[in-house]
Amino acid sequence: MARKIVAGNWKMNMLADDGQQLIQEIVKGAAEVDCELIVCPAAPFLQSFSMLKGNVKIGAQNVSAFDNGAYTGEWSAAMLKSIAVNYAIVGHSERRSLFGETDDQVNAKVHKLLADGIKPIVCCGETLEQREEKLEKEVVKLQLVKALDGLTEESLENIVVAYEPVWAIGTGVTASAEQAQEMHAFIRSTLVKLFGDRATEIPLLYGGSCKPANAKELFACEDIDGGLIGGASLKSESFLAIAQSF
Ligand SMILES: O=C[C@H](O)COP(=O)(O)O
Repeated sequence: MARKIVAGNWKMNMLADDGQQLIQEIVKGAAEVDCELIVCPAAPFLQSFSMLKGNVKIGAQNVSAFDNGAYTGEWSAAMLKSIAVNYAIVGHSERRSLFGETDDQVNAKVHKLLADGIKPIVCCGETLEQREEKLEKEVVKLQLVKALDGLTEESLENIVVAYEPVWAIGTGVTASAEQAQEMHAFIRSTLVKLFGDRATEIPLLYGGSCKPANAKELFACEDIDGGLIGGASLKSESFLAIAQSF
């Protein structure tokens, strides 16, 4: 069985003081929750947060596909490792649509992270147009096959997958529990076909307008192991309430 996780993706929000206060509130509240908590602040705050984190894990929102050298504005998996970052999000739909991140780059990032002992949170999800054309499963399967290409069975325990339908991100429109469960079950079976039974231990997170009001119903679904939370992770009350929804 996969472990339960609630991860907060702060995206490009919070300044130093507000962020410090929020992480401290989350660290304090972590004792009351029965799942792993991950906070993914913007890159400038990773190091200071990683010193404050207590039981909370820290994740980056991105990583370079390269090792080191002349890549202005990038940071490597080794750099994240050197400041004790535990996770990194890769393939988020905002990176794909706004910054042109490709499946090949996502795959390269996954391998770099694993080589440095950092756990990738691999995002997948279809657009509204793709869902309307009933292509959601095909799209998500292709994203996963490409993102996870070349992975060994041993590395599976260090992978997290997040299903984030693009039409539900930041829109207030959540996938219904039935829609989310159907896609999570499909993702689970795809991963098992690719990697065998050990893939059942990969945590599958739902992301897209997840909030305290709908987290319980989503997390009660058989194949939903937690959430990747955007907007509702910017307040400790809502983030911790979601984490208490198992
Ligand atoms: O990474 C998080 C997702 O993009 C979900 O964002 P949201 O909760 O604001 O819809």
